[in-house]
Amino acid sequence: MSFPKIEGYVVTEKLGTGSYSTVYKGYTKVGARTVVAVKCVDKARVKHSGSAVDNLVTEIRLLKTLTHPHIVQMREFTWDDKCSIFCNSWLRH
Ligand SMILES: Nc1ncnc2c1ncn2[C@@H]1O[C@H](COP(=O)(O)OP(=O)(O)OP(=O)(O)O)[C@@H](O)[C@H]1O
Repeated sequence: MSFPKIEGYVVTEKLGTGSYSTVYKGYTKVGARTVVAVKCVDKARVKHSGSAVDNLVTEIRLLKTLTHPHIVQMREFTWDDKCSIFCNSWLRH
């Protein structure tokens, strides 16, 4: 199985899938090798549903501002031709 190449991160395993996304475990290349969950949203799947685009924008907007011990913190948001990528601290077990 091939994992996505994401600048600044090493992706090590698949954690799960959602309606429009695949979530991987990885760690930061530089510094303390912080373990993260990397959520890759498949743009092609999102494009076909108007409400899914709205939900994605809302999710990103909320994750940018939320700080709570029971909600994963978004470290980074990026995108390429195929997908939008959120990098979260890996808090869920
Ligand atoms: N921070 C995380 N730590 C560990 N596992 C995670 C994390 N985020 C997501 N996962 C895993 O990846 C799966 C898919 O994540 P996603 O956030 O897309 O799920 P969802 O919100 O349940 O899906 P949907 O997009 O359909 O609502 C989860 O069910 C979980 O198994």
